[in-house]
Amino acid sequence: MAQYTRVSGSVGLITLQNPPVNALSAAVRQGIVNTVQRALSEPEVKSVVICGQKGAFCGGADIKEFGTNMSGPPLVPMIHAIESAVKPVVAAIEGVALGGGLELALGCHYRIAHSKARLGLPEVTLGLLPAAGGTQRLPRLIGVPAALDLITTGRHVTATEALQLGIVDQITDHNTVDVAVKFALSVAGQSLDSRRISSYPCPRHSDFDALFEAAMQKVHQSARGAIAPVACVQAVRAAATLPYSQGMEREKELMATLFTSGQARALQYCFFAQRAVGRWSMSSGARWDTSKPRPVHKAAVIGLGTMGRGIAVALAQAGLSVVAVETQEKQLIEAKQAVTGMLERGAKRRGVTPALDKITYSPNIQNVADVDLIIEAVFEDMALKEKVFKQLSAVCKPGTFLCTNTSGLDINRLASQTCNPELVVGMHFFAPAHVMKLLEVVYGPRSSPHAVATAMHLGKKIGKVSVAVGNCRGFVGNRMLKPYLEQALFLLEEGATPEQVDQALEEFGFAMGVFRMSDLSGLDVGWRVRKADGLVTSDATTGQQARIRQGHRYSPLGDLLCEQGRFGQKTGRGWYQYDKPGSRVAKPDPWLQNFLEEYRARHGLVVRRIDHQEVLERCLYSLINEGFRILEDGIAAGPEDIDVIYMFGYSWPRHRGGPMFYASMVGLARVLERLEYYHQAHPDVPSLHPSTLLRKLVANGSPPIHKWREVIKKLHSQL
Ligand SMILES: CCCCCCCC/C=C\C/C=C/C(=O)SCCNC(=O)CCNC(=O)[C@H](O)C(C)(C)COP(=O)(O)OP(=O)(O)OC[C@H]1O[C@@H](n2cnc3c(N)ncnc32)[C@H](O)[C@@H]1OP(=O)(O)O
Repeated sequence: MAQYTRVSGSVGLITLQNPPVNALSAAVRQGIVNTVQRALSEPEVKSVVICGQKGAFCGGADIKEFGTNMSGPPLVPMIHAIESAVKPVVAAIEGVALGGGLELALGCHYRIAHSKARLGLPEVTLGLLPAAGGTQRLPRLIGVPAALDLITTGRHVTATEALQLGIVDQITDHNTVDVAVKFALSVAGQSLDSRRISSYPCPRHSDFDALFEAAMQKVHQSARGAIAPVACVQAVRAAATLPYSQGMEREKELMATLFTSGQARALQYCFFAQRAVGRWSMSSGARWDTSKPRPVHKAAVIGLGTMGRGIAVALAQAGLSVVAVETQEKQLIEAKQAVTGMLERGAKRRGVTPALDKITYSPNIQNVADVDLIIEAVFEDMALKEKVFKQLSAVCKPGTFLCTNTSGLDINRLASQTCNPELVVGMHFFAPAHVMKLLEVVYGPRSSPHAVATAMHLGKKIGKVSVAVGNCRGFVGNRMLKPYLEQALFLLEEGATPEQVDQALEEFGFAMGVFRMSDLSGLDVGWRVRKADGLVTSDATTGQQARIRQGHRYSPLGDLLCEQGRFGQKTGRGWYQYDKPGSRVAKPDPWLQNFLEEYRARHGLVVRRIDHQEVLERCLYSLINEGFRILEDGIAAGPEDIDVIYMFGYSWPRHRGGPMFYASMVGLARVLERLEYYHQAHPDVPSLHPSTLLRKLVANGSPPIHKWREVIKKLHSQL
C-alpha cells in the first residue's frame, strides 16, 4: 500500500507501507501508481515526495512474489511515469534504498538521503539484475566503471559514498522527510529537463571494449559459474552502447533468462534460508521465540591459539569486554601481539578505532570469575578439554555459560565435567574465526534453551550466521564432510587424480576442490583424529584387508601421505607440491602419480577411466545422503540449516543453493537412483546406502523442499 497526504499546502507526500522494509509488493506498486496519478492531477500540488514508512525507504521488489503469478502494475512503466512527471518528484531515503527501491529513487528527479541510509542494487545476489531500469540509469548517472562495480557485486554503499558517487543529491542528519518536503517546495515549478536520468548520455570512456572485457574477466573469475554477474555486465554494456530504449529492451531480455533460472531460485532460497536459521528449534521442541537469551557483557576466551585469537578479536570488535587466557607465558605474549595486529588491521579497514582496550590478557584461569560467558578454545583434545571444563566450573560465578569451540567432540561429555551441564553448549567457529561467517551452536541433551538462545544471540552480535544443531560426531558440517572426503580417496584408488577430482568440484562451483582444500587445512588434522579412532594401522598389509576397517571399506591413502611428512601447504607437499612450505600455488606432483600407481598395483586395483559426472555424483550425493541422515536423526531441524552451514562454512556455491536444495533441484528420485547404483557397485561403503528419509521423500512424491519438515515430522512420530 501507499498512503497519500498533502503537506505544507502544495506537496503530495506518498508513503510506502509494507513493513518491515516496504518491499514493492503488488499492493505497494498499485498504491504508488494511484497516488502518483492523484498528486499529478491535483492542481494545488506543485511537487511530490516519496518516502517509506517507519524509517525504511524501500528494500526493493518483494522477493516473496517471485515464482508466483505476479499481478499488479509492473515496475518499469510505473517508474517511467514518475520520471516523466511534470511536477518534481523527490525521493526521501531513510534506512535502505535497495534493488527496485533504488531504481524507484533513480526514476525520481531528486534524491535526498539520511546520513545513515544504505543504497545498492543487490539483485545479482538473488540471481537477477536490476531490471527496473537500474542497469540503464545508474551508468548514465555515475559512469560505467562505478555502475559496473555496484551492479556486479551488489554491494551496499553508505549515504556518504552515494553522495560522492553522485547517486544522491544531498544527505542530511535531520528528519529526511522534512528536509525533502522543504526541498520539494524550493524546486516546484523549475524545469525538469536536466533531471530525467534516462535522457542523459552515458558518460564516455576512453576504451569501452577494454573496460568491458576486463569486467567480464573479473566476473568470470569470481562468479564460479554464476550467470547473473555476466548478465549484469552485458546489460551495462547495452547502456554504454545503445540508446536508452534499446538498452531497456536488452535489460528485459537478459532479466527474462535469469528470472526463471535455477540459479535465481537457488539464490532466493538462500536469502530466506539465511533468515530462517534464526528461527531455531531444538529436538526437545524448545524454540527461538520462547527461549530468552541472557545478557553477555563480559566474556572470556581460554586458549589463544589460532582459533582463540580469532574468537577474541570477533568478541572485542563487537564491543564485548574480553578476558583472554593463555597459561603459557610465551604464547600469551605472542598471542597479545597477534591479536593487537588483527584488531589494528581490522579497524583500519573499517575506518574505526581498534578495540584494543576491550581485551585483558591473563595467564591465570582464575581471572574469569566475573564473566558472563566463557569460550574454551584449547587444543582439540577431549582429555584436555575435560580438565579445563572442570577447572572452569569451579572458578566461574553461578550462571556463567560455558562454551567449547570444537569441530566435533562430544558436548555432553564435556558438560558432565561441570556442576551445571545445562549451561554448556558448543560454539563451532570456522577458521579464521574473526572472518568466517558461520557458527554452529551445538546443544547437548542437557543444554538449556537459554544457553542455546544466549549463544545464538551472541553469534548474531558478533556478525555470525549462527545455526543451532544437535550433538553428534562432527555435528552437521564435518559429519557430512566425512563421506565426501572418503569418496574422493576411493576415486583416487580407482584411477582418478587429485587434479581431476578437484577440477570437477571447482567447475561445479567450489572455491577449492577437496584435495587443494585438504592441503590448505593440513592433512595431519584428520590423521590425528583417525589415529585416535584406531583407524591408522602400522602393519604394511596388502590386498583387500589393508583397505577394510570395522567391516567397511577404508582408504589409508591420507595416512600414508602423512607418514611421509606430507601435511599439505605447510610442509610444501601434500596431494600437490608447492614451491616452498607455506606457498599457495598447487602443482601436480609426479611423485604422487608414481605413489598412486605403486599403491594401486600393490593392492591389485584395476585403474579405470572416471568422468566428471561420477566424481560429482559420488562426492556430492554421499554428502547429501549424510545430510538426509542428519535430518532423520533430528541433528538439524530442517534442510535450510544444512544448506546455510554448507554455504557459509564449506564454500558450497550459493548459486547451487546448498546441498539439500541442490538435491531437490536434481530431483530426489534421481539422487536415490544414483546412490542405489553406486551402492550396488560398492556394497562395503555404507555412506552410499540411501537413507530412510530420502527413500521416504521419494515415496511421498518428492515434495518441494519447504515441505520436507512435514515428512520428517511424520518419520519421527513413527520411531
Ligand atoms: C520474465 C521477467 C519478469 C520480470 C519481473 C521483474 C520484477 C523485478 C523487476 C525489477 C528488479 C528488481 C528486483 C529487486 O528489487 S530484488 C530485491 C532487491 N532487494 C534486496 O535484495 C534487499 C533484500 N533485503 C535485505 O538485504 C535486508 O532484508 C535489508 C537490508 C533490507 C534489511 O535487513 P535486516 O534489517 O537485517 O532485516 P532482515 O534481512 O531480517 O529482513 C526483515 C524481513 O524482511 C524480509 N525482506 C527483506 N527484504 C525483502 C524483500 N525485498 N522482499 C521480501 N521480503 C523482504 C526478510 O525476509 C525478513 O523477513 P523474514 O524472512 O520473514 O524474517
